[in-house]
Amino acid sequence: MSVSAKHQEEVRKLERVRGEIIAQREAIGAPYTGKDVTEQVLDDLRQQKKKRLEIAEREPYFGRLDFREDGHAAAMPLYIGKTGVGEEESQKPLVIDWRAPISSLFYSFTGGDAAVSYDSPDGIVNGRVFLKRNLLVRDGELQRVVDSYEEGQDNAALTTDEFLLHRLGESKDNKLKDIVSTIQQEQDAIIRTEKNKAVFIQGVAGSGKTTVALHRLAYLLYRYKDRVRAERMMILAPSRMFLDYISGVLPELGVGDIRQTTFEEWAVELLEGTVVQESHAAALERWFERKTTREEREGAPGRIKGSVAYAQKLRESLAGFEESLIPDEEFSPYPGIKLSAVQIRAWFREEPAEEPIMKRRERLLNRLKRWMEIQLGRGRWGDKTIKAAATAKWKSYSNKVPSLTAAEFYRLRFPGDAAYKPSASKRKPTVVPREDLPVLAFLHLRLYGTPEPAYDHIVIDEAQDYSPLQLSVLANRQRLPSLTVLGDLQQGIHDYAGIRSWKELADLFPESDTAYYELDRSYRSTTEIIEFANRILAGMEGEAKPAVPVFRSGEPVECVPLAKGPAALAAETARTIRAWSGEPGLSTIAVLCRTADGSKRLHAELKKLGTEASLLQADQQAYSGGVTIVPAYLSKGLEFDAVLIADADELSYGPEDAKLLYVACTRALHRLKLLFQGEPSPLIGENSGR
Ligand SMILES: Nc1ncnc2c1ncn2[C@@H]1O[C@H](COP(=O)(O)OP(=O)(O)OP(=O)(O)O)[C@@H](O)[C@H]1O
Repeated sequence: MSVSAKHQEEVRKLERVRGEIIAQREAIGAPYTGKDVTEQVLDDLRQQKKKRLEIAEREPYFGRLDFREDGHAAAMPLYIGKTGVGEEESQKPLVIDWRAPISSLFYSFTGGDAAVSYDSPDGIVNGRVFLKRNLLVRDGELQRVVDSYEEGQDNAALTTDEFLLHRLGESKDNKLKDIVSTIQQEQDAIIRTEKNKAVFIQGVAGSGKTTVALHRLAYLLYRYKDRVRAERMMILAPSRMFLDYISGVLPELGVGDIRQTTFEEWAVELLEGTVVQESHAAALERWFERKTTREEREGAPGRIKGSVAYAQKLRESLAGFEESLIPDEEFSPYPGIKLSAVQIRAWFREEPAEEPIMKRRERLLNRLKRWMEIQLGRGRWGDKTIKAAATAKWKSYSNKVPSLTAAEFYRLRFPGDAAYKPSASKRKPTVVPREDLPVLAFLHLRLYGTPEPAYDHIVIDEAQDYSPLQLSVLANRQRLPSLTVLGDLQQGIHDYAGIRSWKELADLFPESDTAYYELDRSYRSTTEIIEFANRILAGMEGEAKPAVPVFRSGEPVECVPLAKGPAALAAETARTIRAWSGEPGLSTIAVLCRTADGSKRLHAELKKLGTEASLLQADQQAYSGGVTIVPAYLSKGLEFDAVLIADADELSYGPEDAKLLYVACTRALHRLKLLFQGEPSPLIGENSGR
C-alpha cells in the first residue's frame, strides 16, 4: 500500500473512532447535583469515564498492531490508546488500553515473522504480527503514520526508532510527559512487573526511571482493579518542586487521587503535629554551600542514624522501655483492694504484642479502671468520695506508667544523638533536623502506630538518597511488600545520608519478594551530551556504568574559558541566554551554579545587564520553565532543553564532585555548555578543549 493510501485509510478509521468517542462523551450529561447517594456514586463513575473520553478524543490511539492469534483465519488490526474504548452497541473493542495484556506485544515486538506470545489472564496466547504502526494524532488530527514492521516488506528500510527519535527531539516545557506511545521493551518489563514485589530500578540519568514508575502506578491500578486503590498508593519524591514537575503525567494517564509527598512531610504528618522539620534550605546549605571532607560525609548523622545497626539499637531500646514500663509497685485504689506489679505485668503481656506500645498501655490502664470498679462494687463506686479517691489513685498510678512522644523518647533514651531541643511549650511542636525524622517516624510507629490503612503500593524516587531505616519505616506501612524503588547511585550527591549499594535496601526484604532492574539507555540527551557526561563518570571512584545513548545527534558540547571576575561571567552568560532564546527548539534554559550563593550573585549581575531569569531556591513549590538559574544540587531530577554550567572550574568541581557535575551535565536535552574561569575542573580536563 502506498504511503498516501495508508494515510487515507487511517484518516477514515480515525474519523469513525472519534465519531464514536464524541457520541459517547456527549451522551454523558452534566454532573449530578442531587442528594441520592446511589445516583452520586454512579455519576462519579460516569464523570470519570467522561474525563477519559475527553483525553481519548484528542488522541484516541497511538499505535496499531495487526495480530493473528493461532487458530484464527485472519489478522485483526488492534488500535492501542491511553484508554480502552468499546463500541456502545456491539461492545466490540475499538481501542485497546495500553495496559491490557495484549498491548504488551506492541511494546515488546521488534520485528520479524517469528511466533510471538503474550500473557493473558487465561494463559499464554500465541500468534503472529503482520504490521506494527505508530500513529501520531494531535488534537484529533492524524499527523504522522510510521510503520516499523510490515509483513513481506523490506523491513530493514523501515525505521524502527524514527518515532522515538521524533519524540525525543521535541523541546520540553516545565512538566514531565507521559510516554505511552514510545515505551521501550526494557521499560515495559518493569511497568508490568507483578504487584507484590519490592522492585529496585538502578538507571542511568535520563533512562526514564521517574516516568516508568508513574506508568507502573497506572498499570497496577488497571491490572489489579479490585485490589489496589489510588488513595492507598503514595509517591515519595525529594521536594515539592519535583512533585510539581511530575504532576502532569498521572492525570494524562487518567489516574487521580494518588498522594504525592516528600518523606519529610509524610513523617511530620505521621508524628501528628508533635514536630516540624528544620528548613530544607538550611539542611542543604550544610552539605553544599561549602566543601566537605569524605570523613565528614561518612560520619554524617544521617548515615549513622539511618543504618540497619541503628535500627536495631532503637528496637532494643524500645524493648527495654516496654520491659520497664510497669512500675515496681502494686496498684491499690482502696484499702484492702490491690493488684501486684507481677499481676499487672502479666496483664500487660496479654495485650497483643504487635499492637503499638502506647496503645497497649492505654488498654491496660482501662482494664485496671474496670477492675477497680468491679472490685469496689456498685455500693462503694456509687459513693462520690470513695469514687473520687479511687480515681485519683488510678490517675496517680497511670502517671507512673510513662507515656512519651517519639521526640521525648528519643531525647530521653539517646541524649547524645537527638539533635534538637524540646519545644519550650507543650503546645508548640519541636523543630527537628531532617536526619532525625526517620528515627522519630520509626519510634512513633512502634509507640503509637497509625489509624491510616496500609499502603497498596509506594513509589520512592531518588531512592539512592534513602537510608535502610527510612525504607524499613515505609515498608512497615504495608501488609505485603509492593514498592517501586528507583534511583541512580552515580547521582548519589546526598551520600551523607543515602546508600552506596542497592543491597543495603534490598536486604530488608526476603529475596523472593524483590526484583532488580537496570536501565542503561538514556533517552533524555543527545549522543554528544551523554558521551561528555560519561567521561565525567569515568573519573568517579568505583565502577562507573556509562549511559548508552539512543542515537540522536546534536551540537557538540562547548567548554569556554573566561577572563576572571563576575562581569566576564555575567556577560558570557547573558550572551549565551540571548543566543539560545532565539532558537526555536530551546524553550527551557537553565544556568547551573555550584552553590545557592553563586546562583544569587550571578542572578544579581544578570539583572544589572537587563537579562531576565528566575532564581530557583530550595523550599520552592514549583518550577515554571523559561530561563532559570539553579544551584546544581537542586537541578536533580529536572531537565532543560539547554544547560549552561557557569562555574566548571577546578575550585567549584574538584575530583570529589564528579557526581554533582554528572548530575548537572545530564540535565540537558539538546544543548550543553560549560564556562570556567582560571583552571577548568579536572573532571572535564581533557574535554575542556585546552
Ligand atoms: N520510552 C521513552 N520514550 C520517550 N521519551 C522517553 C522514554 N523514556 C524516557 N523518556 C524521556 O527521557 C527523559 C528522562 O526521563 P526521566 O526523567 O523519567 O528519567 P530518569 O531516569 O528519572 O532521569 P534522572 O535520573 O536523570 O532524573 C524524559 O524527558 C522522558 O520523557
